[in-house]
Amino acid sequence: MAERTPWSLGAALRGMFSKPTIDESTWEDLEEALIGADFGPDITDEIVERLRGQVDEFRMEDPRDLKRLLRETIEERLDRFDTTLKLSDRPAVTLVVGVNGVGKTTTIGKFAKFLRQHGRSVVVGAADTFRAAAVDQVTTWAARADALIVRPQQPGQDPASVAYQTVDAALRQQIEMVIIDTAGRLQTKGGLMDELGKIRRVVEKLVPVSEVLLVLDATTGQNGVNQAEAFIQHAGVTGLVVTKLDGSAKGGFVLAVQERTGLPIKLIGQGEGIDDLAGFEPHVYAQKLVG
Ligand SMILES: Nc1nc2c(ncn2[C@@H]2O[C@H](COP(=O)(O)OP(=O)(O)OP(=O)(O)O)[C@@H](O)[C@H]2O)c(=O)[nH]1
Repeated sequence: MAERTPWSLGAALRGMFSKPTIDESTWEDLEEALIGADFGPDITDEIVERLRGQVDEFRMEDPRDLKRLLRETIEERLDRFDTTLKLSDRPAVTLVVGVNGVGKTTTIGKFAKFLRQHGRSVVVGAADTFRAAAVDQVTTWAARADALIVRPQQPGQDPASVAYQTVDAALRQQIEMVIIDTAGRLQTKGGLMDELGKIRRVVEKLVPVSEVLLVLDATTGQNGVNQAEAFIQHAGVTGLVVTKLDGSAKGGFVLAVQERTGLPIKLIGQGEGIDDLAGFEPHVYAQKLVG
């Protein structure tokens, strides 16, 4: 897995753990590694301060003990959020939202496959009717995932009506999971949020919406969160999907984004392939991050 985890702190921490004992430079190295990994200044300060306190209190000298403490601290902070997907409704409707290019369509394909592999029937609604190419892309991904697709009946059809038809098809055919693609354009924030609000209202005439997943690109790190602020404030987001971790050295982004938004990470994307999606497990993540 090493080649799949460029976000691991392994390389950044190597110097620090090669020294026989903890000294002042250890703290500088740790701070630099955490900032470099996009934990952000506040979390970095808090972690360094806490670990310093523990090292003093327990008179630790071995950097390997510090590594263990670092892993435990990160895991404990990641664990404060409930990262499980809530998909017990039938059908369980998931709206996928986010700005352009973050990996929404790819995530929908991977998520559909993930659910299919767990034996669930899946229908995808191509409600990003703004771009014809978007409908074709999501259709291709649905086919790869062995999921059904509901496409607009004419170009530019109201996204809410596509969403409605998708949920209606799921009810009639007893399909367990509905995943709805939405447009990511941000030119008119008000318009976008109105559109998402309408999709939700229309779907909820039939069944509740189980999850609203906001997709964020790890390579843009915390800057990307600013772009997504409108979704966080207005779209009723229930969880985050962090994509492109495979191309990112910003493993700390995952903790920073959970704490900054107050929203749990529910899935992580680590590649362009259909199987490159995983549920988010704090213990596993902290282990891979710190080593
Ligand atoms: N390396 C890597 N690339 C990814 C991942 N997820 C998506 N991508 C790539 O990111 C690019 C954009 O992905 P899309 O799924 O089209 O993004 P989108 O948000 O649907 O984009 P729009 O439809 O334009 O809004 C594509 O080249 C994907 O292959 C990932 O986890 N890792």
